[in-house]
Amino acid sequence: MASTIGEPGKGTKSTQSGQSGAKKLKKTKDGASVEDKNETKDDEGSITDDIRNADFYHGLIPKTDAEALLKKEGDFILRKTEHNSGVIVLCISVKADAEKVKHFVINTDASKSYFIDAAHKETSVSNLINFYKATKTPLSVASQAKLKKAIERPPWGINHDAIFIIKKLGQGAFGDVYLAEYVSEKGREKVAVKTMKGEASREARNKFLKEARMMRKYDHRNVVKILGVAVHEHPLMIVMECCEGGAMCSYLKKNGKTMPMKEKNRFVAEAAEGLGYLEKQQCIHRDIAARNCLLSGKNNLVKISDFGMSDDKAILHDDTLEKVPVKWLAPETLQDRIYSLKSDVWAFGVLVWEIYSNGAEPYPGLTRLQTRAKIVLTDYRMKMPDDTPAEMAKIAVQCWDKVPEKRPSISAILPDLKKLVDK
Ligand SMILES: Nc1ncnc2c1ncn2[C@@H]1O[C@H](COP(=O)(O)OP(=O)(O)OP(=O)(O)O)[C@@H](O)[C@H]1O
Repeated sequence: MASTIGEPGKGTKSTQSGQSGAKKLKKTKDGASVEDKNETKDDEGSITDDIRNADFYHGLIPKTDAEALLKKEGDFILRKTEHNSGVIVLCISVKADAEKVKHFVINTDASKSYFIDAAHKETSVSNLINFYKATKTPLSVASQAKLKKAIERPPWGINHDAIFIIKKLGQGAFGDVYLAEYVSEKGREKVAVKTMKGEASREARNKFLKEARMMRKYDHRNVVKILGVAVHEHPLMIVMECCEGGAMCSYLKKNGKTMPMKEKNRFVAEAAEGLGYLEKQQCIHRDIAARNCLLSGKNNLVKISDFGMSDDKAILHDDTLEKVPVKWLAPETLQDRIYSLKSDVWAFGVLVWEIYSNGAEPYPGLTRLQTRAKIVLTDYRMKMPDDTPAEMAKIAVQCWDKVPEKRPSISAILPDLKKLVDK
């Protein structure tokens, strides 16, 4: 019997897929490397070069991304996934009919034969796929799924070989972030690479790659652009445009006191341009803050980054007890964990405060718990620094209206912000 994901075939062993022996990430001059020593789940093995280099082999892309690629009946890809047992296995995802995508584990036995249904075994994974494609044999009787067209990796599928690490830039929630060189048909370019540690759970992996999925939808000069993901081996990578100026909050801490007011106004306006664009796309960012605005180019163009928490639902109720950035949260989020475009508007108000406070921590002197209590119970609001332009202070206060619907949209305040910059 063929085994689909979630129902392993009895008495068989699934193919454990792995890296090639060759190290794909070069150690750099200064010794930086993202080589993963904690790879417990993958082994050296069954991914032979014919498969690794095959256009239809998509590595560890999540089910959601796989399903989005399979449009017509018979479209299929080969990918890696985590089996119920926690082992990484190879599987074929195929559009079985107009509605459903089915996922079939490729099993192997002691004599290194590969099979989906024990009735037909082949000596390699590519032979197995060729057999099903050429003979149009269904992968299982129940699904009647047939392999017709192999779907190539999308343009955002990047090979690890094309990434050359230069140095560490920072620390992300899932792993380190590096400056790297990305070599593609277009030439060489400096990029930032967010990595994920190899021992991560399926849930963490999906979360990590969800950020990439969200970022792929956006294209705006004030939003950090994604170039692609590298998911063939560990560490998983999100490759994005590099903002050499680093995080805005660090820049403000260092230069805020001597920065011309005009530049601070520009930071506000550019962040609003990016956020206004996201608002139009119905994207709730959920983590707007100076630490998540990066600076790019010699003019320090502001770009919104870190889509790790973002979502494109109109209103989101999130009950998870994850670390939340309390000092940037709106009252309705603190109280009822409700996120919306309007809770981003609140956070934008806090960002405006950060900009004119030279990157200081919001609600100075208050703990997270005290901040929460003061906002929710006493409607406490921060005072803007004295030298904040009056129009900016007014906008920040509007963003902190207790009632989400009464807060302005970013698009509504954008013209006023731009006028201030042009003054
Ligand atoms: N595109 C980029 N260009 C330059 N530096 C970057 C880029 N992306 C991230 N960094 C650097 O890496 C750091 C960590 O990135 P980021 O905050 O996006 O990671 P994260 O996984 O979302 O972590 P957290 O959720 O804890 O903020 C940033 O503060 C910044 O210094």
